[in-house]
Amino acid sequence: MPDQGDAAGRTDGAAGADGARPAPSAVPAVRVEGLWKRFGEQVAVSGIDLELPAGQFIGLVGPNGAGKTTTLSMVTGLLRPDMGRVFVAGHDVWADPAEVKSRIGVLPEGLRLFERLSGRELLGYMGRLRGLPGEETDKRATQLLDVLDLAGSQNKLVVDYSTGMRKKIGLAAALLHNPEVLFLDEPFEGVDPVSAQTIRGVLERYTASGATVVFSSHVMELVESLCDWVAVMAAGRIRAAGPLADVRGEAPSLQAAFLELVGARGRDSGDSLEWLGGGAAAR
Ligand SMILES: Nc1ncnc2c1ncn2[C@@H]1O[C@H](COP(=O)(O)OP(=O)(O)OP(=O)(O)O)[C@@H](O)[C@H]1O
Repeated sequence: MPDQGDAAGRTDGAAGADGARPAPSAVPAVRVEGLWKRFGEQVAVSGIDLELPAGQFIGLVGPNGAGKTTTLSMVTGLLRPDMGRVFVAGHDVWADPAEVKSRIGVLPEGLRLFERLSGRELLGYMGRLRGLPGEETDKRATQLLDVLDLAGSQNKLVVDYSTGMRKKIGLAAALLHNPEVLFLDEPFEGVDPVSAQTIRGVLERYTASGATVVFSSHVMELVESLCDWVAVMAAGRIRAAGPLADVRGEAPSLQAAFLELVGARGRDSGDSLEWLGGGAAAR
């Protein structure tokens, strides 16, 4: 299949003079066709098709082992699919990886960082890797460190950062080149509420400029409060995908709709944990 066109048409920079959100691009941020991944006997991703619209805050949700990380890894060029194709902003990820990688930012699960660099040095290094002029990198790094409340720790080695600080410096590194699409695997895991609020503010500002955020999470309340668009995965398949209100349907909350979709409603331990209770008599 030919490339689907050029960049996702994001007006680089902020919203228009009237403050309105830029019109989303007609080219989807992500298009996945017949994507498969198997690890030995385990089918992790079972031939999924998915189209994620540009300019939206998109949540990818699913129970443990649903295939979210595997899918995001294949979409971002970190893991080769067994079958299927992925397009990001109209470009084939596996046929044209350099083009795609210049347009995306990724905060992967189990983020590996250059531990012996300070936060500031890490951003300087990422800026050079991304081909940004030194002055521009410095300017952006200063602003990101400031907004993410890392300015006071910018000269500390990354190895000495806490979990939440690592997420934040990883996010800064993923945003430095102002990507069109940002992929975040569990960005709020291990992050305190104050830092979560900070990250949230940065991401909201970023999507308001027409960019796309795709993030995976288990925290339904968070997805419900942040996302315009949701895809629900279970057992390697997409169970539902669409605008948040459509996926929620008649259910009172996204959590309720999710439990219904993944078939987990009312699951309890039955008689199997009869010994559990903390009472001395049961010991
Ligand atoms: N490298 C691997 N080798 C073997 N099996 C794998 C590997 N990576 C993932 N799997 C399996 O593939 C399935 C999907 O895993 P994946 O990590 O994509 O799920 P997930 O939805 O991200 O789960 P979680 O929410 O728990 O992080 C699981 O059954 C997992 O055990």
